[in-house]
Amino acid sequence: MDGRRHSVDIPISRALVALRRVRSLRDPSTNSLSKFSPLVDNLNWETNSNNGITLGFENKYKEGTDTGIDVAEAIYNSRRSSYSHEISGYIGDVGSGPFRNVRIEDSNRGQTGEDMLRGNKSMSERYCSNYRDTGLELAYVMPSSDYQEGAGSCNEPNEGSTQENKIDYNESNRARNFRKHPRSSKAAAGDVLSRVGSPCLSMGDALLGGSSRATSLYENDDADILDSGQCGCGITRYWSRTPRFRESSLRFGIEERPLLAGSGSDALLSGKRSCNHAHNEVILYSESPRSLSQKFRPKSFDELMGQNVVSKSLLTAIATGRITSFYLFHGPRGTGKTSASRIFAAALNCLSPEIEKPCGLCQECVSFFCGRSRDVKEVDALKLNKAQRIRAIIRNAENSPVSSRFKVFIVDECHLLQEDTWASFLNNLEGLSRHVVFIMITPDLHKLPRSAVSRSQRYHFPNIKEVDITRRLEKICVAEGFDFDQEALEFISAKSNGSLRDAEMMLEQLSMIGKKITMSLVYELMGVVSDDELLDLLHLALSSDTPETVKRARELMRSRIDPLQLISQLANLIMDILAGKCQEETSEVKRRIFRKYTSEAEMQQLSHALKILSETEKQLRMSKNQTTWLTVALLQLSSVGPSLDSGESRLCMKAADPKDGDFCSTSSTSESLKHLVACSCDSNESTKMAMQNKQQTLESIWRRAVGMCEPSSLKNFLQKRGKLVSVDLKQAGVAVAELGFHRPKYISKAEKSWKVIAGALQHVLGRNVEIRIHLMVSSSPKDKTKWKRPSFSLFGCSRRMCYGSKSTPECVSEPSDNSDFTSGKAASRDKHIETCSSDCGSHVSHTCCNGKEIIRAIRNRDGNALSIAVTTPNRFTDEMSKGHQSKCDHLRDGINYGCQDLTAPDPEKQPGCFPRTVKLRKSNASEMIFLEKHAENSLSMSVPCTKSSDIYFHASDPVIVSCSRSDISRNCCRNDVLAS
Ligand SMILES: Nc1ncnc2c1ncn2[C@@H]1O[C@H](COP(=O)(O)OP(=O)(O)OP(=O)(O)O)[C@@H](O)[C@H]1O
Ligand SMILES: [Zn+2]
Repeated sequence: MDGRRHSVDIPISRALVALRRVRSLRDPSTNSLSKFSPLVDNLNWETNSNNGITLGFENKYKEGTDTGIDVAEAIYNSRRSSYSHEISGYIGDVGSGPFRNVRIEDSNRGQTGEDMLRGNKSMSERYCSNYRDTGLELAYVMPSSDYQEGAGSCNEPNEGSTQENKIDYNESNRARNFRKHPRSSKAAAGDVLSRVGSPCLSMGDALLGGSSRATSLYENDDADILDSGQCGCGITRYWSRTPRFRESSLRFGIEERPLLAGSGSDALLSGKRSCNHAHNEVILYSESPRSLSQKFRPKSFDELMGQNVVSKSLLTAIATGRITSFYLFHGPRGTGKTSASRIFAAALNCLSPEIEKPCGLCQECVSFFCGRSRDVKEVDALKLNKAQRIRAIIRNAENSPVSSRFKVFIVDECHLLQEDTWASFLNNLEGLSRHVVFIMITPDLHKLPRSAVSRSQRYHFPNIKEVDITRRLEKICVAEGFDFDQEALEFISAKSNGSLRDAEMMLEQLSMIGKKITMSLVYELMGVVSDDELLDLLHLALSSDTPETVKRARELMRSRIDPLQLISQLANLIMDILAGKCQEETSEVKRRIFRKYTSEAEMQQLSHALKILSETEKQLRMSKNQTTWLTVALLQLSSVGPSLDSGESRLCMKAADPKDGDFCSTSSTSESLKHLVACSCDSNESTKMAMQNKQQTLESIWRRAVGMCEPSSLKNFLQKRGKLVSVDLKQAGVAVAELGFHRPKYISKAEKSWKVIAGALQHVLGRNVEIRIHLMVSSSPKDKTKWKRPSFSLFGCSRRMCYGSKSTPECVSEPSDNSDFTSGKAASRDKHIETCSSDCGSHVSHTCCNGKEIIRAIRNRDGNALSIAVTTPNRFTDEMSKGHQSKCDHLRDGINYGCQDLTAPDPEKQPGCFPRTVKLRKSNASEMIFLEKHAENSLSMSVPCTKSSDIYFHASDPVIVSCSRSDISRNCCRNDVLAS
């Protein structure tokens, strides 16, 4: 022996060998095994986080026996008989208590067996005197309540709280730590960790009213290997957050002390009932609740707010004895599923003859709520995923309950169970004995296998009504002594989306900020705008009061309001108005709003505003300059009213001084915006001067954009043949630029280089750009000044480029194909398709409407027909946000959809008219593509929701089609660009 303390990790196998050796201990007097075998038979194996192993003795060795000595002797003797490990033990005061702990540690240092046998010394003496200095391996430790808590004083052994006898193989660190810092060595000692989520603790918490100490009898989570035969149902090893039973606490006759003197939240909230107040010595593990929601977790069905149907149904099941083996609780988060599962578990085993269960008074209830029930287990879904574990659980479920009627297994977040686990579980479900109940909990029912769902008793936990949440918050405020405004609580309820936990957490936060929970505090904390301010802003925005709108928006933004939050609030407000959702509890302010907007025209205006806001919201998520874009969106709200919703409503761009070229290449969004003022092009403003200005502005933009295009052949081509007809700012965050060319072949060329053009325009305008290319009619193509807006377009296409995407003018300076821009040679349709296939992935927009975007519009060979490729994958949003390519493979497959009907006259209309709606024939899909007639020679197209495949179709005959963005809803189609 080198005199040094030397502890090492002992692998489980070694520990088992050690156990065998303990088993082989012989009675020193008789040299027989019999004396120790019962003791060893009651060992519990426990591991802790440090991979130490604890051998815990079951509580069979009661008063009067001298087992502690025996154990110590045994160990001592065993050591003498060539035990390679050194033993250090904590042994309870054998004279005063029946329980003791024996710790065996791997150490090379000898002696101390004798010390261990000096069992009458108090733990404190041993602990403090021997261990501190000498690193004595063997000592008596009186496991007092303090020891259990790790907060103990050495000098006050508490015999009453001695829990169990233990032989613990631990690594040296923990052993040392324990000696030096008993408080911090809880884990090492296999003691209780935080159990705030457990039924026991939460119960204790609530009962203790937060100020007093709660009882927790749980051991640490990490225990993974336990002798399954030793702990009641024998499956403790599989639990996470499983109460590890400490037998001794039963000694205090807790059952005489009601934990729940009755049911009902009032009593609980008042925190009056606490068995532990009067019996502080029993409180082994003090722990204050960490949050209000822990503290006020419901303990009876009465307290479960807003889930009356579930409560009633479960209670009836218990009363009538119709208990099945598999329950599934599902519903949104924070609605009481976990709480209900625990209440149900307690109620199942409650001994009270009353219908209202759990009573909280009977032995079973007391045991459960103190966390000592060995028949109710919460299982970690993830841990259950190991095949042998679920099998072991099922196997062990067959053992009879230790003391209760039912063995209840609660599996929270059961959607995390893997298929195999489900399969094992379901396969064995039929064979489960009648005393076994599984309660699975999930917020995502759709993630579970159908077979599981269909075989369960399902209980849905809906969102909790605002009134119920408010009521609960009131009670908590009263119980906690918070001063509050009723209005503030109502607002919190409204904002918590039916989750009581969210509401409670919000309340808790607020209670920490101010003395009184008021509306202004709520606004401040949440970064939301009050109804009054919101109304004001909406009103200003809708009434075209630009300076005031900008001013107010800035004010709000300055006061910490999150632009996204503001948008969402505005959208909610508008939706409420549109839905006429004026409920009784609606505030007076809201009622005023509802009264204000009643006419059909106003409703239409609001729905347009809603649309703009929804698009802006998407835009904001990607923008760094949210404040600016929000302001722009607000300014647009007024411009889309029903009276303005026509071709005329398009906004034109006006430069402060177009000749200055203020559409400068700074490309900074905000910079450019300074020079852009959106104005309605109503007839009043269409003065000659205004038109001139507009024309000059557009030319200026075009000049600059073209100047940025590469190669020079393209530049020359665009300068000569192209023209910027208009820039439309109507869509939030996106400028729609119309380009005009006077010959189809020019369109074809320009279209091939759309990315370069769009990139350049984007750079100049400082915002996302969607380009639409049209055929122009002019009296003299060479004389650009005489170009005028065509009465119709023969061809149109639409592309969009995202600002800040990779396709900046620089990076797309090379055209995407090798076409010669001046040759005028039209590419074949196949070529177009090919081009499209390679193109479409890279230019897709992040800001498309409802995830739909037409990405390709190509003339066919003769220049008169269209080939339009549409990308409408359902996965659009996800893919686009990741910048992935959209699926274009189908295009290569040559899925063509003939469109013979396009020019066919509508039989129901006058001969010669285009049909109002044309179905495009498609090869495989059931979706229909609708073409709507806009004008004599113009059709717009809209694609209803399609499958996650690309659609490619072409018109076989000369046809005038404006292809534009499309939405799921045909009503949303925005194809007004070409409407003449
Ligand atoms: N119906 C309810 N009645 C009373 N309190 C509730 C209710 N629902 C939630 N709470 C409060 O929210 C806390 C969390 O509830 P619980 O864990 O039961 O919700 P859950 O539905 O299981 O949530 P999750 O799905 O996130 O686990 C509780 O401690 C309680 O304070
Ligand atoms: Zn009971």
